[in-house]
Amino acid sequence: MAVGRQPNELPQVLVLSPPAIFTSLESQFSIRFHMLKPWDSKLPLLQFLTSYAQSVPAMLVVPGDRLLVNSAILDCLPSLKLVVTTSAGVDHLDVAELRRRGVAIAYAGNLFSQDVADMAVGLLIDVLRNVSAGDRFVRLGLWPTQRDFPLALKLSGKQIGIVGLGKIGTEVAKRLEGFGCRISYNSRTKKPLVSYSYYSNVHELAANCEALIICCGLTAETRHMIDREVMVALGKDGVIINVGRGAIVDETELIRCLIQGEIRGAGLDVFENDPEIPKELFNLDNVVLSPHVAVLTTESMVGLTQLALGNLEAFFSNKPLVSPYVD
Ligand SMILES: O=CC(=O)O
Repeated sequence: MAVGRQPNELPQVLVLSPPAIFTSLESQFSIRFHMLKPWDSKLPLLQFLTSYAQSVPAMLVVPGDRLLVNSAILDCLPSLKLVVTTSAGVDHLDVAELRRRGVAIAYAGNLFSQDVADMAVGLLIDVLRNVSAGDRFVRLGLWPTQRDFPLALKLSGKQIGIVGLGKIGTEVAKRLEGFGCRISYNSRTKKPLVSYSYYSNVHELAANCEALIICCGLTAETRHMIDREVMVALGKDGVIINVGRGAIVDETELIRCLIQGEIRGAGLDVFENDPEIPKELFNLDNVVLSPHVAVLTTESMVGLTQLALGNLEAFFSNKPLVSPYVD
């Protein structure tokens, strides 16, 4: 606890988070801030905020369980000046509304880029080389009697399309260059200093590559951007890896294309309604499923705690935020 200060004298920070997720971070925050935790009260969220959070200047958001910071919540927080989210994606925040109200935003910035890129490459190798499918085959005791385990596809030399060449996409590209892959990308704008082939249209990108790796954020423009046409353009041997957000891909069409063999496979860390997953996916051997954990490593969690604390401390000392979110 800050020297000589009682919990009620510490700067107030409201936490919006599923309780279980925040618990692992709690001790580090509670010694510096008076954390207001709505789940400790029996009141419904909005009533809790109206009753106890009128003068709260800062909010920590640990996303999960489809939490949305929208006008209804913000209307209950007239003194709010800062939102610190522990994520790199900000699709759970109404960014335009926060800007309109003059509330600053801090986020995870570049902190997770390497971990997410590692995971994207891991999923790609898994799908192409049947790693998880092979594991199931061995564990189920099928190896001695069934010798027709399907042939894999090679990664080295593949033409890879990266959707969103931001911090994560760039890390993915760097790793895949090491495998001798040829990289092309789609982004809102062409990157002047990048030599990879640029496609302004994701459909054309898909038509010219063998695997698509989705690394962009979810916005109104990117929702369902990977639609049936894009999947068909990718082709029967094509693979989709998604480490961005589930809703960037039209999940119903993805499942249809996977079942009908219109694409070869998918590696998915994110889903349209995580943590709910369409049950059709469970029966597909050409899909690798991961529970939205690409950012979660022991190392990244240490960094994340420091970053979130650093942003809150900077705010309460009138210093510039460590990792402000810039659109
Ligand atoms: O998905 C995780 C994040 O956006 O940090």
